[in-house]
Amino acid sequence: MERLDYTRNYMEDILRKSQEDLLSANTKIKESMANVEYLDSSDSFINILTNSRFFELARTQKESLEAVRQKPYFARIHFQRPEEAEEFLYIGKTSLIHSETFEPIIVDWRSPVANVYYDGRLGDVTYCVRDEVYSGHLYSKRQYKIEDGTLLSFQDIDLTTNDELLQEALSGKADVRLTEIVATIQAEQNEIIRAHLRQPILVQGAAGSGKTTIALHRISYFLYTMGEHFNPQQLMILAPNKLFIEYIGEVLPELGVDRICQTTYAEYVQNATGIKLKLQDPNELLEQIIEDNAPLPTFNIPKVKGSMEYKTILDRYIKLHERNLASLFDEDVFIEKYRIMRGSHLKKLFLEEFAYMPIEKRLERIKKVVQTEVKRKSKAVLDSLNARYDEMIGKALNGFRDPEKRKRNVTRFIDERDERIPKIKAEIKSTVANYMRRFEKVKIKTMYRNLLTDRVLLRELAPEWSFEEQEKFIRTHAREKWALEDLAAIYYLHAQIKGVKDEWKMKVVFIDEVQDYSLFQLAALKTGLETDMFTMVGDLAQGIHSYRSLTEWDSVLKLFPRANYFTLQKSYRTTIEIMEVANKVLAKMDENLPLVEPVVRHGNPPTFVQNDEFNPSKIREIYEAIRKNGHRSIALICKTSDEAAYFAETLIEENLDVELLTETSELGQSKLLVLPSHLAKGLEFDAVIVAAFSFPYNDTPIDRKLLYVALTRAMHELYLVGPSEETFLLV
Ligand SMILES: Nc1ncnc2c1ncn2[C@@H]1O[C@H](COP(=O)(O)OP(=O)(O)OP(=O)(O)O)[C@@H](O)[C@H]1O
Repeated sequence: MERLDYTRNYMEDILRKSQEDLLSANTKIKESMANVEYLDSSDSFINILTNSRFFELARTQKESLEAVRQKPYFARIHFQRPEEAEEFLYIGKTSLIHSETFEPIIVDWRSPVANVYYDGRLGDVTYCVRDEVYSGHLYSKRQYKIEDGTLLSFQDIDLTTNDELLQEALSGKADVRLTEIVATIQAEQNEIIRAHLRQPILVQGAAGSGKTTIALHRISYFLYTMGEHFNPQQLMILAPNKLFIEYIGEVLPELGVDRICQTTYAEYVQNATGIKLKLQDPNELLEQIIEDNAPLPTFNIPKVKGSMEYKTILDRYIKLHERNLASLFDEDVFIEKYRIMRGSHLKKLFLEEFAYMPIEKRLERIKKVVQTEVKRKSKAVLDSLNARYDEMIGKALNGFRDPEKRKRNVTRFIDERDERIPKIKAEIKSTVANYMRRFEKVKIKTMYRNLLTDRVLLRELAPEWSFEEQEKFIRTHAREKWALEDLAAIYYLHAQIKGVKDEWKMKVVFIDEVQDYSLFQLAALKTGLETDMFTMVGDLAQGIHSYRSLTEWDSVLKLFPRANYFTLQKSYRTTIEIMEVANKVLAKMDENLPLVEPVVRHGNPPTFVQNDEFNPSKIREIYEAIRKNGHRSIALICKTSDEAAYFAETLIEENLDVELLTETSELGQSKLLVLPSHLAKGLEFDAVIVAAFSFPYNDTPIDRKLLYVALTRAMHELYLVGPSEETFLLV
């Protein structure tokens, strides 16, 4: 308690001081502003800059301290570095150093030494600072429970004690959004958060193992460690949909991170290419597949368009375009009859020296080369012509006795010169433009549309496809239907032909639910961004879009040869009882994934409620019972959007406070949320009711996954409502 008081008092002092600093910086800025108007002095301008920087710094420090003033730290380590005195380090969400003694009052959880707290062991330990290994001895780890500035309890932990703080965190109620977990990060999660930052990582993690949470903590850790080299705007999180972005929205600021680009693949591609497309809802296709319940065709277009074979076809297309452009270099660059550059030289630049650049960037560079050469050589041309005319005029002046003849000749040369030189000068001005005009810029959308609609072109580019396959491919795009799987192709063509603009050239990418991506989507992104710094987390067991997306990780690891691969088997979300049911479904899947181990936490066994048809008053009864147990975030998850819409409508008639969730909904807590399983992916709720009537879950790959997703959304309570247990693949 003493330590807490000491820390809090010091923080209050600092906060008071920074408030004063802020006020004074603000006053100074105002004064300088006033001076600028009167004096226009650069001194005032510099004053503004200095003060506003100071203002920014003071404000950031103030904000981060204010955010933690009620809970400055959550743990303490008793630590000793070799040849140094033992010390107690208090770990919190921000760091605070005594301004006079330089004593670390709070150590940031992301700092190198804090790693020993998460790493699991007591005794001799090591930690890394910028790739250098340091050692020390860890005597003890202590966790604190502090609320509203008061110390409630503390506990020393080692490997054998049960992590009470974790237990408590897990038994808490689901806020409708994700929260930070800095106090209870587990060793296997810590390893991923702090895994080599300059290398890609791929995580196969069970449902509820903390993949999303870890990805977000890794961003925070990344910016803390590499912030000097990276602007947060160069980081991008790719999420499956808008609802998910809203769901994770508040964690990043809590973790001290903001201004980072959070988007979906579709939105990113459209922004980065400037091509707006009316996209078919990708879930429509999923729903159709679920409803049809028929096996997928072998030449399945979404899968084809997500494959690396499709990339090969596009590569041929780009090569064809490149060849067509290259043939235009057959002409040389002339000014009048003077050859300035050989086309063959430019062609070599285009096809070889500049081959590492996107095609239109190469042309821009070549234009510059031609410009420089025209500038240089045109002067020589004019100088030599002028000299020749001077010589000819001189000769004419001296060469003829007859004054008439002399006059005629001199005039002829002068006239010729006066006509020819300005013409050449005019030509010089337009030489570059005239030469470059032949290289027309392409419209990527048009170019790609040609591939989708032009049979002759397709036969040339995809000779390995049978006639029927080619026809099917062309038929799919009838009536300008753009699909999600066209985006990778468009982005890839854009990247290879025009190049991605700097503002969209993210340096670091975090992808959640990566199993829903196709290999080509990832490959296109990697090519366009020219980086492999990807953090990818996903779960094959939840791959409900596998008709068009990844079904294994080997190909991803081949695409990212430098990647470190991790697996997470423990689930922190669900109780043992709920996980048992979900594991039954997992065991039926073809992927051969190991069963999920729940962290030891018990709850009520899931309840099966037999109803022959959807009975809204039964749902009300269950809903009210759940609320009585103190749970607030409650979802009714269905297999399809149609059924969700029907249930929601029926429940509204029953006067139940219901919200039918769509991609653009805002997450509220006070209503019963009704949503289809594919939209629930990534989210979690205190309690879940899975209901299925018109659309029972069949024993097919896709249905097993949809059901597994639905079951694993529940933290504490699970109800299954339907005609029989078979509806939920439980017998
Ligand atoms: N170390 C931890 N301490 C406390 N809570 C944790 C920890 N790890 C995970 N959790 C909690 O477990 C839940 C699941 O985490 P998260 O949603 O990140 O998992 P996920 O692997 O992305 O799940 P899914 O694949 O099902 O979407 C969250 O409520 C998260 O706060």
